[in-house]
Amino acid sequence: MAATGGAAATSVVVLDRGNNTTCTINLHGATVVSWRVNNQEQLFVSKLASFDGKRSIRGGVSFVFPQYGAWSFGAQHGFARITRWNLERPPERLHNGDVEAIFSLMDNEFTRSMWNYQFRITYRLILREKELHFHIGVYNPSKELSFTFNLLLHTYLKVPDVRRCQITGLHGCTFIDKTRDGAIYQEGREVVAVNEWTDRIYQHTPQEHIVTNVVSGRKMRIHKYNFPDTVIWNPWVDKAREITDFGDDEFPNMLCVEAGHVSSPVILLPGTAFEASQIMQIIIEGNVSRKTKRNR
Ligand SMILES: O=P(O)(O)OC[C@H]1O[C@H](O)[C@H](O)[C@@H](O)[C@@H]1O
Repeated sequence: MAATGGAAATSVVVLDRGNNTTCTINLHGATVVSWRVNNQEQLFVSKLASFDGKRSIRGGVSFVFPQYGAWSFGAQHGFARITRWNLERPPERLHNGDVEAIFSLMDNEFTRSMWNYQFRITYRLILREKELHFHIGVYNPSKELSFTFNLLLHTYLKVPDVRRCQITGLHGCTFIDKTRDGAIYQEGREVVAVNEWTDRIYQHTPQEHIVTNVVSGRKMRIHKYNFPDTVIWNPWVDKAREITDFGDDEFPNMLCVEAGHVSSPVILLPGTAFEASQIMQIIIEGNVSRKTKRNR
């Protein structure tokens, strides 16, 4: 069930649930580079993405830690997405048919060169029939030192046309607009559509968002726990041109909806842990209507 490549830079782990339902994780950044449900890819990865084991992989779900955004001590969005993770527990089939694997990252010379703290992260992924679960634990093993951090699951949804997607759950939320020098506004729209360069940190968002018109015109439910913020990002025409590992024509086919703890830091006291999770679920409306018909 687990496949690991030869070269360090290309090691991948595959969770295989049968029925062409798989999830592929590249140990470089523990980046989820593919989630296929009945052979249908749900995540966007750029055709120009680099898999050289150095820079971050453009697409899928990348793990942003301990910094979101520009960082004076290291690379943008921190080191977790450019560090090789350990496969803590290889893929294992659970009694209900789901498949689980656990990844981990601890401080090492590389991480301490930028951020001199001890830490341990466990990242548990569970592949269900129509769902992908992400469970994160960050532990501070120090006896004296606290640390602060940001955490974000940088999730690129694959979509046929971003202009046709709508995102629920943002109405009334304040947001930091990174396209307008960080000005703060309040969202007045019932559902949010993306029709231009968009880079917003929505704050205190509810636990659930529904995104419409993802692959096959379906809806995707994103359920999050302990992630108070939701970042919505699409580079659109001009910014897409500036990103070297992103095709100029790819922006209509992706939408980033990113659950995170970014507009305020997490403060982790010695000997304590922080937990957060995300569940992505494909909503099959046919099932609902079949049930409704039966009940009539
Ligand atoms: O190019 P990257 O470092 O992967 O960042 C891609 C994007 O990530 C997030 O969505 C940020 O809000 C954006 O400001 C940033 O441009």
